[in-house]
Amino acid sequence: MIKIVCKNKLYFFTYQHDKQPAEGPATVLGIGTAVPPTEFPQSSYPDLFFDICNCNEKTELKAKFKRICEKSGIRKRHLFLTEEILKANPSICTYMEASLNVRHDIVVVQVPKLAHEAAVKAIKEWGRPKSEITHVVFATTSGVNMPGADLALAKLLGLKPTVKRVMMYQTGCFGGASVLRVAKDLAENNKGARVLVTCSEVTAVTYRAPSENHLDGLVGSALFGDGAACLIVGADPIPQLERPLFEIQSAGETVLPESDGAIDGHLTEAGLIFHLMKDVPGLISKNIGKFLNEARKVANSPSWNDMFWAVHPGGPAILDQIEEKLKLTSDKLQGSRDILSEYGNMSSASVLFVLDQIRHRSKFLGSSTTGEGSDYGFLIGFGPGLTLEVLVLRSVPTGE
Ligand SMILES: CC(=O)CC(=O)SCCNC(=O)CCNC(=O)[C@H](O)C(C)(C)COP(=O)(O)OP(=O)(O)OC[C@H]1O[C@@H](n2cnc3c(N)ncnc32)[C@H](O)[C@@H]1OP(=O)(O)O
Repeated sequence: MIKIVCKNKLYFFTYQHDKQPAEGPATVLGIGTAVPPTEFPQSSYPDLFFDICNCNEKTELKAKFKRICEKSGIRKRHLFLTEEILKANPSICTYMEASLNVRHDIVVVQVPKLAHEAAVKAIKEWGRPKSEITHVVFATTSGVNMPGADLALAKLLGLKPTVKRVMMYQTGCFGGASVLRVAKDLAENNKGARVLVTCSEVTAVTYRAPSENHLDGLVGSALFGDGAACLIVGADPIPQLERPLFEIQSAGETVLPESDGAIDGHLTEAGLIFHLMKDVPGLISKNIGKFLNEARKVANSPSWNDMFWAVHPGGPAILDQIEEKLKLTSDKLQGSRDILSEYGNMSSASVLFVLDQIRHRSKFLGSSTTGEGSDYGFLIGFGPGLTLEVLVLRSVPTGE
């Protein structure tokens, strides 16, 4: 019983103390992903985008956008904003027009809805009743609301009202790693906890008509896509009933030096305005090695190429420069390139899609572990700050 004195009144309530810590590390027990049904091939996207935004007279800008799309490493993306929806909401397609209400009406519904689709798949793979979910950790940069997307998801799934929720808004792309860091702490400090980890992004809040005044916005328009990923995380898996896919060995975060303003976003009446400096790939590749060097010590410092790599596919130049800087063999970032190619940059959800892809690739390749044959690997998110968030993961044997 806890006794609180507040404004000279006495309030009593019972408080259930958290249980003992778990014995082992947090593990990933299921993964599910979802994207909106409408596909947008990258090759025809420039025509569609400039058409719908009534910008066809901007021929130079369109040619530049085509060049960016061609170099994006993306084959297709999935977007909720179809031609029909955009035509019905022209303020979204008009550069800097007040449109936050319209955008929010979309994302407040669609973000938890997409998350729900992914969560159902993750729970199915986990194989346990959803009543065993004790916590929800949810990240999105697609809108804000009260109560949040975490509660909307809990209600769609029919989770217990006592489920403990953490909602992380506006983390940007590094949210995909942050949710796992928080889930690890929850799972390891609360014996028996089963955490539903979710990232869901719908680009209706960042969609921006082309403008010569916002060239980094043009890069975003070529790269960003919609998607949701959910994981079930828990420690001490129940033998025969739960099958771990990865162990989460450690989690850390840092802000890169001299990176102020490299990636930032401002929520305005015209939606969320992103800024991307051209030097983002350079800043990441220049600084990443030092931090990863420290992180890999928990795994007795294997060589870079003896590890598996789930890197947020922010753009092809970032992947190319990390690969070059750390002298990674070309297969190491294949999972990231596959996800970039098939879905674009889905912000926080991307790196979780990459982890899913790595375990599928491992099966496809007949690898001995879920980490493409490696025992240890990194999951790397980055975003506004410029913040770098890194997890060291341990794979499990596949039985191959
Ligand atoms: C949301 C989050 O929190 C986290 C995130 O993921 S944020 C997104 C992070 N991603 C990035 O920053 C993108 C990284 N960049 C890339 O991957 C590549 O540079 C790219 C796909 C954009 C272009 O490919 P490339 O091989 O570098 O081609 P390059 O010829 O240099 O650039 C193509 C055009 O884009 C322009 N461009 C590239 N980056 C730009 C930027 N940040 N701002 C404005 N213009 C840019 C170039 O000036 C060039 O224009 P011209 O063709 O007119 O000369």
